[in-house]
Amino acid sequence: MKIIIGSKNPAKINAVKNSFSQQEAEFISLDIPSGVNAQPFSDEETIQGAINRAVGALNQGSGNIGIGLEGGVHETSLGLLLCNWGAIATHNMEPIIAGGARFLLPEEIAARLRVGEELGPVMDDYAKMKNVRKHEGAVGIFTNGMINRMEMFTHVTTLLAGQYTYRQNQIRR
Ligand SMILES: O=P(O)(O)OP(=O)(O)OP(=O)(O)OC[C@H]1O[C@@H](n2cnc3c(O)ncnc32)[C@H](O)[C@@H]1O
Ligand SMILES: [Mg+2]
Repeated sequence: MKIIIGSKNPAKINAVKNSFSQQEAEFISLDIPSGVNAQPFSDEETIQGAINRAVGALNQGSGNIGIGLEGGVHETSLGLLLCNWGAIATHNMEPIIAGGARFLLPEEIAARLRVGEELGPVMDDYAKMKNVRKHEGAVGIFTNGMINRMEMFTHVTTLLAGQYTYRQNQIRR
């Protein structure tokens, strides 16, 4: 099985590898555009970004499965939630989606995103670190290192892998 991951971000690539470790799979990572804003601003936009990357990965990498993972934010009356979504695209099914952890971003971060900054660079600036998005992620910073971005995305990719195998079994019946 050839699994194409629509990102070069190691936090995302390793999440996919964790969740598909049982299967005999070849993993290929390609930088696939999300087709939405660099900083998605709703669940729906974030989901669309994940689906676009999954479909793009499947087609460009000519694999059996394409996987897209996308981080975004979602405005609520309580403040700005960080949200995380993933999608699997295959040749014989509609894309499958799954959502991950959500938590409120501190107001000083949220305010910067609302005026157009991207979370990646804002986190580097806030934490005085480089490439937070490829390592612990915002989730790692704000949980005091208790859960990092790869672990957070592994929950999403396991939800995807589980739904994928369930559907494949149904098709085979
Ligand atoms: O290379 P790609 O796959 O694009 O990976 P990315 O880190 O840019 O991730 P996304 O495009 O999915 O995320 C959209 C934006 O939100 C940022 N972001 C999302 N989650 C983050 C996190 O946990 N820590 C830091 N930045 C995050 C990210 O850097 C982008 O600016
Ligand atoms: Mg990005």
